[in-house]
Parts: sequence; structure tokens; C-alpha cells
Amino acid sequence: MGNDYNNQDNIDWNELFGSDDSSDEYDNDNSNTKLNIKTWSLIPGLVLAKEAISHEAQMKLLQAITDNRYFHDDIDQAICFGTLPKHFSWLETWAKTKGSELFPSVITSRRPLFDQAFINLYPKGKGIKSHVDLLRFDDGILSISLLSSCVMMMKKDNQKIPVVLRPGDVLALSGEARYQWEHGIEEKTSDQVDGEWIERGTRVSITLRKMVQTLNFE
Ligand SMILES: O=C(O)CCC(=O)C(=O)O
Ligand SMILES: [Fe+2]
Repeated sequence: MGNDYNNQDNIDWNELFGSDDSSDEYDNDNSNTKLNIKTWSLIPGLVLAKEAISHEAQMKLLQAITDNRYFHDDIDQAICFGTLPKHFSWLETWAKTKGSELFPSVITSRRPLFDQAFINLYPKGKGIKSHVDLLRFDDGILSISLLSSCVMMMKKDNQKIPVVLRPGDVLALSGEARYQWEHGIEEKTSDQVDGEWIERGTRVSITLRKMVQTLNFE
């Protein structure tokens, strides 16, 4: 994430998304449909639920992020700890109902499923360096993509597997995908996918995780 970017205040979120008087009602109108799942045989534990969050629910998430002023000045990351606020907690409920499609049951049966939400803002061209999430976070990580597409690069040894994330997609990482593979987003303004260039814009992601219970980690 870059710190040198300071013009996100120029984005008029209300003009982009309108203001929504019913924004205290959060749900996903495609919650009854089966997820459109993509998996990778090379990367056990990597699950992409494509277009899993409805357009309307994406707009409500973005409106809540705007209303709560998570991003301002140079701030491009916000963190909610403990009981998630209502505008995000429905995602946990949603993930519980979809759980078996996203994670092994040992993860989906824990309560709470998540106790942290990280909200990241990626201005066009920005990324996040390749990493494995800290071990203080338990297995089972969910990332919701909003606004812009990007390619997330999965890396292990000399293997590099691109994963296209589009707005409304939900990426689940568990097991090998969470612990053995690194993930990152390269700094570029467009991504080449199947010979086609996909232009990036401003991207927002919501990452849901749970802290491990013991304090015996590095
Ligand atoms: O933006 C994303 O989708 C992933 C963010 C991420 O990997 C992280 O915050 O650890
Ligand atoms: Fe990460």
C-alpha cells in the first residue's frame, strides 16, 4: 500500500454511488443461489467465489466505508477488531451459510468465524507486496473485492499463478493456500489476462480474519 498518495479526498463517493437512506439494511440478494466457485488443483485451499456479492450489496459496503470515513488524508487502511460492525457482520453470516463451499468445516464451525475486518484502499496502480499473512491470524481468510479488478499473484518457490479478482468476487484462503503460498498484488495500472489488458481503477478490499487464541506465535 502506498503512503505517497494523497488525492483520495478528490473522489466524490456520494456522487459515484449516491447516498442510500436504507443503508442500515445489509444483505446480499443472491444469498440463496449457489456460488460460482473456481479452484486450483495446484493450490489446495484457494477458492474464488465469482460475483458472490450482489451489485447492490457491494454499493452498500462502499457506502458504509464512505459514511464511516475509514479512508481520509493519507489513510489507506482501516481495521475493525472484535465484534464486527453491522455493515460488515452480515458478511460473516453470509460466509457461515456458504461456509462449506469456501472453507473446511473445522474453520466454518468456529465462533466467531471472524473477529477482524481490514479495509484496504488501493489507488489505481498500487498493490501489496507478496506475503503470507501473519501467523497471529488463524487459518481461513476471506477477501472481498470492490470497485476495481486486479490480478492477485500466488507465489510458491518458482511458481507464479495469477488470480483475477473482480468487483464482487470473494477469495478464500485456507491450508496450503494460506500458509505455503504467498499472495500479492503487483504495482501496475493494468493487468494482462489471457492476452487482454484489464485496466485497473481504485480498488477497495475487505479482508476478514480471526486472531489465534494462544499468544504462542512469533
Ligand atoms: O486486497 C486484498 O484482496 C488482499 C489484502 C491482503 O492480502 C492483506 O491485507 O493481507
Ligand atoms: Fe494478505
